[in-house]
Formats: sequence, structure tokens, C-alpha cells
Amino acid sequence: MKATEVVSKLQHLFPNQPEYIQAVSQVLGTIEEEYNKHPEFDRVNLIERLCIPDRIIQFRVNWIDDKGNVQTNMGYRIQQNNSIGPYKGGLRFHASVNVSILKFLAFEQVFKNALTTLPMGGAKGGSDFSPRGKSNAEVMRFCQAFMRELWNYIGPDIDVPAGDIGVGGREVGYMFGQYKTLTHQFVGILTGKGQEFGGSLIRPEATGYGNVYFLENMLKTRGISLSGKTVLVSGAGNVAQYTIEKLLQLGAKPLTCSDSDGFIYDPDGIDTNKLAYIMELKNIERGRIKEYAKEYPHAQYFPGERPWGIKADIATPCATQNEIDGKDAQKLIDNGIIAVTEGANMPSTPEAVKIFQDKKILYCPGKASNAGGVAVSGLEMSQNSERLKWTRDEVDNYLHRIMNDIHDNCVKYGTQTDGYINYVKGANVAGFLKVARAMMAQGVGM
Ligand SMILES: NC(=O)C1=CN([C@@H]2O[C@H](COP(=O)(O)OP(=O)(O)OC[C@H]3O[C@@H](n4cnc5c(N)ncnc54)[C@H](OP(=O)(O)O)[C@@H]3O)[C@@H](O)[C@H]2O)C=CC1
Ligand SMILES: O=C(O)CCC(=O)C(=O)O
Repeated sequence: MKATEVVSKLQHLFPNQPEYIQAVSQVLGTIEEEYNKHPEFDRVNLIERLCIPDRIIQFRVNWIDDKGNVQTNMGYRIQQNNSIGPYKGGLRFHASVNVSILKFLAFEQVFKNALTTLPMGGAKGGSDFSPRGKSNAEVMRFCQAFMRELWNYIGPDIDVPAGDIGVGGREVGYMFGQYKTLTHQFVGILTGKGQEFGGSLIRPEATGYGNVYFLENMLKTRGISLSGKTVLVSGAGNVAQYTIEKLLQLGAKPLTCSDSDGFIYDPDGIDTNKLAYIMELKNIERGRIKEYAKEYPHAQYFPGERPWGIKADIATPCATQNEIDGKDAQKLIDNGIIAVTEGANMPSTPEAVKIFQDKKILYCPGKASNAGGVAVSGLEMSQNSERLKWTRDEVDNYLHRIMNDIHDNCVKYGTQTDGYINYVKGANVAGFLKVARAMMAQGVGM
């Protein structure tokens, strides 16, 4: 297999899908050597079967707004690969959603889910509907309309969606209710559900907590403690909030967070009370992050900017893809950053990744460091299957163990001869080998 040739073919087959091609190129470049040690993979064209989704479900969603007008959005589910378990992955509701973005996310999800050690295949879905600025009633009607079509293609042993950008507990609840209405079944069809109806403790916290557990592991490889370190966080949603919470619990000092309008910098640090304010602002009032600077006048608000120019020890992007470009990466390096851990999916461009790796800082891709979310989703599926609810400590300990295992696997497959740990290679090779072995064992069905 020649990675560049496969990528060219995919580019030809799927023009105008830059995010998908970016994700595939990054993975193929790092697994090429391992893949070519196994001629049996090439004989069954494993690589194209892995890169091209099993199927893409695309549908129209009609819903009625508060003025009584019918609105139309697009809905999608990309079922990428189910070799190691039912399709699994989040739903994104955001105006920017398109097939390229969902294909990159579904592709990444396959490797991430394999790394969790749990039996989950990879999928992703969503809509170009954005909950921002919509009333609760409009969000509910949209979620119901979305599920009226999607329910045909999912099931607890087929495909189990969850949240992502724009899809939190509220949206999952409305979709779960609609699935139940349509099927008359109370089953574990979505994860991230409310605590009262099958949700797992620690699922809301899991991506952020897991991100920081992974960061701790990375720092340990260089004998560095997280305590006292200053941290740049982007985003102000689910992943950012619980990343900040765990950073605080472990003695670090988060300095920034952001939304799509700009970022705030608090030189005194975002403490527990300020985090509670952000959670209220974002989760209940659904307001903008600039309000933070009015509430805490020591903080500064930077409209239209990202936080990567602020001096700090660690950066953790927790908003969206390609939010750290080459210039941002260079600023981080110039300011002496020691580690970058990704809460978001593919937040660093290829140029940024190259700069981090050339400078040999600790850098880990999202598919490893943000796998805690889907891992606890897997644990929610287990709890739903056995109709039990585990305690907070049980789930958190399991999550911690999984993040440690993922880190170990990255070290195993990513350590270079000079001792530098290439976490990108480690995560890709470890995830790939597991999926490839399962695909080989199951014959050429898909
Ligand atoms: N939730 C989970 O369990 C997991 C999430 N992830 C990834 O983490 C990231 C954040 O997800 P999550 O916290 O759940 O989502 P949320 O919707 O809760 O929060 C997203 C945050 O990112 C900001 N944001 C979204 N799009 C953009 C953009 N184009 N430019 C700048 N800022 C943007 C949002 O700002 P605004 O309000 O202005 O839109 C918001 O602050 C995503 O990459 C997601 O794929 C990864 C693993 C699991
Ligand atoms: O919890 C899940 O199923 C998926 C989470 C997710 O979308 C992700 O890991 O990117």
C-alpha cells in the first residue's frame, strides 16, 4: 500500500471533502509501514474498505419553528465500520455540518473506539441545524423530526448515537423520547442520557476528565507534574468545562476559554466559582463567553480571536477541528509550551502537528486523548444491557484505567528510536491493528 496513492484515489472519488482527506492522509501516513508488513491485508484491499464508510444515510428533516413556518435541514448518519462492535459515535448539530466533516469524524471514531478496548465500531452523524438561538420548543421539534427518520437505521445492537457539538443532555433526551414513542421500546439506544432514564454517571464529565488523565500520563513520561501549570483551554462547552474542572482538581491553573465569537483570558485563573459561572452561562442561559469579562473585570475578552497567543505551559484545544494552524502552533512553541493534548477532534492542522513533533513537545491526537467520552458511552451501554447503574467511583476508576491503557498502547506503538513518543503514530497503529485483525477474521462481507 502506498499511502499517497490511496489518498489520491480517494481525492478523485470524493472531491471537495477536505476534512475527510485530511484525516485519512494523517492516518495512512503513519500506518503505511505497519500495513506493509502484512501482505494479506493488501490482498483483501483492507485499506479502501477501512477508509470508505460502510454506508452513508442522508435525509431531509422538516420541522416547524415557533412562528409556525416549516424549516428544512439535512440529516446524516455515517456508518463507517462495525468490525469490533455496533456502530458508535456522536451526533453534531451545527450550521457547518456537511458530509466531509462527518466522514472525517466517523473515520477517526473507528480508531478511537478501538483504542478504548471496548467493543464499539465507528460512526458519526448530525445535521446542519444549529440549536444556537432556537427556543427549547424548537429544539425539541427538530430533535423529534430528526429521530423520525434516523430511528430506522439504529438500534442497541446496530448503531448507538450520542452527543457532540450542539448535542448535549437536552437534545439526547428529546431524541430518546421520540425513539421510544416510535418503537414502543425502552432500550439503550443513545448514550449521554439523563441520570433518571439510563444515563451513566460520569458520562457528561468523561471526555474532559479523560483528556486530563491522558495529559497527566504524558507529563509523567518526562517526570513533570500538572500541579501549578498554566493551561490554555479553547471552547466553553461540554469538553472544555470538564477539562477545566479536572485541571482544577489536579492543581493546574486554566487561563482561557472561548466560543466561536472570541476568547477570554483570566490572568488570575479560572477557579471553581468562575467555572460554575461558565457552566450556568453556557448550559442554562446559553449565553456568550464575552459575558465572563463583564462578571470578572480582571479578565480580558478578545473578540474574533483564539487563545493560542497567550503564554502558558500547556494547551488543550476543546472546541472544533483545525482551530490551531501552523502560525498558532509556532506562537505556542515560541511561548515555551511543553504539552498539547486534544479534547476536540482534529483541532490541529497538519502544519501545526508537524511543528509540535519537530520541536519534540508532548503532543497527542484527539483520538487518544478525548476517547474517554466514548469509553464511558461504552460503559453506559454495558450498564443498560445489564439493567444496573454503577457508582460514580466505579465509572471514574474504569475511565482512568482505560485512559492509562490507551496511553500505554501509544507508548508501545509510537516510541521512536530516539525515545520520542510519537503519539499520533502510536494511536493510529494500535487502533488500526485491532480493527484490521477483526476485519480479516470476518471475511470480505463489507
Ligand atoms: N462531547 C463529547 O463527549 C466529545 C466531544 N468531542 C469533541 O470535542 C469538541 C467540543 O465538543 P463539545 O464540547 O461536546 O461541544 P459543545 O457544543 O458542548 O461545545 C462546543 C464549543 O466549541 C465552540 N465551537 C464550536 N464550533 C466552533 C467553531 N467553528 N469555531 C470556534 N468555536 C467553536 C462552541 O462555541 P459556540 O457556542 O459559539 O458554537 C462551544 O464553546 C468537538 O470537536 C467534539 O467533536 C470529542 C470527544 C467526545
Ligand atoms: O459517546 C459517543 O458515542 C461518541 C462521542 C464522540 O462523538 C466522540 O468521541 O467524538
